[in-house]
Amino acid sequence: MIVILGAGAFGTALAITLARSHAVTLWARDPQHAAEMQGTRENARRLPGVSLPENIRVCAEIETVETADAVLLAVPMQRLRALLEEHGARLAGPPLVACCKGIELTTGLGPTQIIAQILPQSPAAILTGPSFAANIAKGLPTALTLACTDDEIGRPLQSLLSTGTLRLYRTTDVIGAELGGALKNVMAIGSGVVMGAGLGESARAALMTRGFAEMCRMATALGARPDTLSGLSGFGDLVLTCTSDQSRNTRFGQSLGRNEAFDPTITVEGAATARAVCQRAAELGIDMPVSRAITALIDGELQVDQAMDMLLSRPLKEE
Ligand SMILES: NC(=O)C1=CN([C@@H]2O[C@H](COP(=O)(O)OP(=O)(O)OC[C@H]3O[C@@H](n4cnc5c(N)ncnc54)[C@H](OP(=O)(O)O)[C@@H]3O)[C@@H](O)[C@H]2O)C=CC1
Ligand SMILES: O=C(CO)COP(=O)(O)O
Repeated sequence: MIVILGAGAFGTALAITLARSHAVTLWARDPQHAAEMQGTRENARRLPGVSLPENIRVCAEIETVETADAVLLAVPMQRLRALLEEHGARLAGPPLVACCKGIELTTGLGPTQIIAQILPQSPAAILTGPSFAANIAKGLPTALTLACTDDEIGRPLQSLLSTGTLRLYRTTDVIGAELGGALKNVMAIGSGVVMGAGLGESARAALMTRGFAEMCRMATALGARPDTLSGLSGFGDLVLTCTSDQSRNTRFGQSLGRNEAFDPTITVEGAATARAVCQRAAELGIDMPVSRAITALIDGELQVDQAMDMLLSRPLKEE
């Protein structure tokens, strides 16, 4: 049995694909939302148009999860700590698999580090990589990375969470997998700004490439393996998120580039993570000019033309 905490787009999509071979419990924090989904067999609020198979049980109470094979944590990054602090006592036992992408703004920590702080006895892993919830829910082919420092735990989790259409690759490089997923969202906002402001596809390719260099610089400084950044959780997710209008980070960036408002209820992980990245980079003494420019745009400290001037007037150097 698999328990999924968080009935957003991603939690629901994972529930749908995993329900092909497992009993799944999907937990929503709002009892009315849970009752709606249980009754209509659809998550009309977060993932409309896809039916929930009968073997997904939707609930608003976290009962004991001792018998679960794994608990998936599918809430936005900045909400993970609150979720674990509120419900941690009921989660002890099975492996906890973070399904969120980002860096916590208040601490600079990634999802598995937060799990380790709050529930140090629970094995922790992260599921990340290029995937849109709607694609997974429709059963379209998708490949993700399952990262767990303890391969004895990672191996069975890889089998447990792979389905006929969802293929998981495994790594022990949790830092690399987490940082790839976190940092690519910052670059996706930048890519959206470039396209929204009409700067062209060549500029987007430049931003993605120089952004990828920054991703690698920060991640390797923090102990990641370079090949992890070149894989699904880094390069793969960067490409998907920066080039698709399905991405909420990209759409947020497009609005920024056009000077338009963006619906604040939509999850945009890259916004808080951009600030966290700049703080962390400053502490570590790492040069991250693309991330700095994107953060200044998000915070309204720079306009697009000023950000471009800042990036283009930097001293010329070797690639
Ligand atoms: N959507 C996608 O395509 C993908 C998303 N991800 C990652 O998955 C994570 C979740 O995103 P996604 O599902 O899309 O987000 P959504 O905005 O669709 O949903 C977020 C969910 O989290 C719930 N939630 C928010 N705060 C809390 C809290 N404190 N306690 C419990 N539940 C809470 C929300 O509940 P409520 O509805 O009541 O507000 C909602 O169900 C993100 O880190 C994202 O980067 C990864 C890959 C693909
Ligand atoms: O993480 C994702 C794709 O891999 C989803 O991207 P958005 O959060 O930008 O929609």
